[in-house]
Amino acid sequence: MPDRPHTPLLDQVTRPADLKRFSDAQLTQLASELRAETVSAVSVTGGHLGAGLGVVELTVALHAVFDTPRDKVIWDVGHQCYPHKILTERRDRIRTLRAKDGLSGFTKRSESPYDPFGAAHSSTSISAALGFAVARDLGGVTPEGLGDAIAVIGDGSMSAGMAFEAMNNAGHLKKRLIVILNDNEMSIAPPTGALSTYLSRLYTEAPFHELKAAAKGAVSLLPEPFREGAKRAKEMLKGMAVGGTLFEELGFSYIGPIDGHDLSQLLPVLRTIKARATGPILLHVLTKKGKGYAPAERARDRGHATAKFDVVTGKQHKAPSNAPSYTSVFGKALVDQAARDDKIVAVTAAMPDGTGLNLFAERYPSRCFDVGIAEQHGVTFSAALAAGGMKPFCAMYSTFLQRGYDQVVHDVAIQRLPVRFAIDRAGLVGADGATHAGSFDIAYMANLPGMVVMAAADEAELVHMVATAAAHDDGPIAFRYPRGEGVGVEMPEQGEVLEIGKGRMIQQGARVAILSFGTRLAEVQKAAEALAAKGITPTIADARFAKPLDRDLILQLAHDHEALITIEEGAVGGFGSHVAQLLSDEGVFDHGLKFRSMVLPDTFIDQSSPEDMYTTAAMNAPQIEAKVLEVLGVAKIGEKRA
Ligand SMILES: Cc1ncc(C[n+]2csc(CCOP(=O)(O)OP(=O)(O)O)c2C)c(N)n1
Ligand SMILES: CC(=O)[C@@H](O)[C@H](O)COP(=O)(O)O
Ligand SMILES: [Mg+2]
Repeated sequence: MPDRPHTPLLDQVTRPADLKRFSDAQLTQLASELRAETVSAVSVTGGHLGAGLGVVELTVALHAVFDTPRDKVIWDVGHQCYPHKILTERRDRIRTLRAKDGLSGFTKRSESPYDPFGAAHSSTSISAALGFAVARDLGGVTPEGLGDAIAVIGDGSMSAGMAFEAMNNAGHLKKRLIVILNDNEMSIAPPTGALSTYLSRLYTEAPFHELKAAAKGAVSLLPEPFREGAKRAKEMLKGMAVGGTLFEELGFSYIGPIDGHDLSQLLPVLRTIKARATGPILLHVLTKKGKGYAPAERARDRGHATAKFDVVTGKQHKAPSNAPSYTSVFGKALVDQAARDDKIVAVTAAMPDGTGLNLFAERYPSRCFDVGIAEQHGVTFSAALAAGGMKPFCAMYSTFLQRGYDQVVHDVAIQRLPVRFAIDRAGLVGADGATHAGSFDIAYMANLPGMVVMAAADEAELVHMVATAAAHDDGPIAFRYPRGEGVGVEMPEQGEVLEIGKGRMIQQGARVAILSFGTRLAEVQKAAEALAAKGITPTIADARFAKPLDRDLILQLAHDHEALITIEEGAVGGFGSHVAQLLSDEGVFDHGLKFRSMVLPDTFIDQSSPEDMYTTAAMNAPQIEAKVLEVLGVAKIGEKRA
């Protein structure tokens, strides 16, 4: 008899309810199909691969056991949620991940009721799950109902203070709440810190636990089959650390560690938790980042993030680069400064590669500190390093520095401590979308008394700004630069110390001046070429500093032109607002200056290519050109003036 064609189980799944029909053996089969589908999808979209592969079985088990979307599964960070998206009515769009108008690479409330809480920054899931649990118990109403609240948080994300603030609160409130600690012994880089060591100890010591009285507490939580079969129960329990864990001291029942790739462990344990849990429970699962896809398992970052790739070879399709990335320029420039000054130290919050500090760490391991996902601590730690006579470079993405803002104000700025903030991923970042946009740092740094704020217009300028920051001991200083490659300018042999608060002229023109802060300068120059063809030659200047402003330069530009336009890759309240304040204070508007400030619009811009996002933001060359024509009252060819 010919074999009946095999219909993949995944093809029979549109929503999690479909999983309820499957036997445990079929769920194992489904997991393997889900893994293959995840790899296939990411091979065409690029994105976060390793974390999702590590939670394939957990995703299947959670959706098979719990009743989402009534039960709220909250994925911390959300970068591991692609398998979850495939099972929750989004498989048909999974190959649009991270693209314009496509699925988000993270969980997003507006995208699906199966994403009860949006994320992308880490360590929020336990607070969110606790909020749902309390809302449930107080009679809160949502369209899908309110059932169990389940936070799935990685070992890296667990290191953040916020996770422990939530654990502390949850242990006190004693609500039924499930926290799943997904321990793969990886952050983006290998995790650092004492908590990571503690977690490793929990499971390296666990096999030595005997099935004794200590196991009693957990037995009531164990699945029936285990209680029935003494042998299996013993096997299960001897791998569990019961009693005395940090989590239990915080008021949680601790179960684990269990093998997060073994559905014969995950399913019964989750079923029992669902049937019997009363208060807060922490289930510790051990997984492997990149599991089941050899190129990811082999990669240094376990396939954390990838470009599009060939599934068979694992080879990534990366566009050749024409210029070094800003990140690597920063990393090298800092190493260069550090060679001349042994007081220079560097701090990263779990992003050594992303910030370029990996170069620094290789060269000066004892002067580089990866504090884990702990931006608040990283900033205050830097402040005290400065107070102790060191020269700290606190290198963080603009979006993540938001976490440490009170520390920037309270610990750094008020005390006028010379922390050097290297703010990477400034401006719109592309596929990671609105959660990762570095839109606010100009505003939130430049409004602080005593803070110097610079933006690099190109990669050579960045080298000068690193040198300037290294030399600046008189209070805090920040410099920002975008994700991606520089513009390909000639690089200086070494950085020059810039005069604080002085900009530079790029081109002398007439009628209109464009004052750029940051890397829009290249677009301004393109716009100027197009304007030249129309007989308009704008003056162009690079402000370099949003704080202190170059008053002389700005007042001169205002005096010499009928119109002044500022442009920056930041939200309202930043550079342009400071310039407007100066012009207003100086009475310049009273004399009829036409002023425009080009800033990011007052919306959160969804993922796309950075270029497209800047088109949405109306900040590319054609829009700059249009702004010049508008302010000068010149209609574009083919357009009638209103
Ligand atoms: C506040 C914050 N800082 C930094 C990051 C960048 N980041 C994204 S995922 C990640 C690692 C998370 O590790 P873990 O929670 O263990 O998840 P895994 O990737 O290992 O599954 C980091 C540092 C972030 N998203 N949010
Ligand atoms: C998930 C997360 O927060 C980071 O991994 C983020 O995707 C950063 O990406 P880049 O480092 O490529 O900018
Ligand atoms: Mg991890």
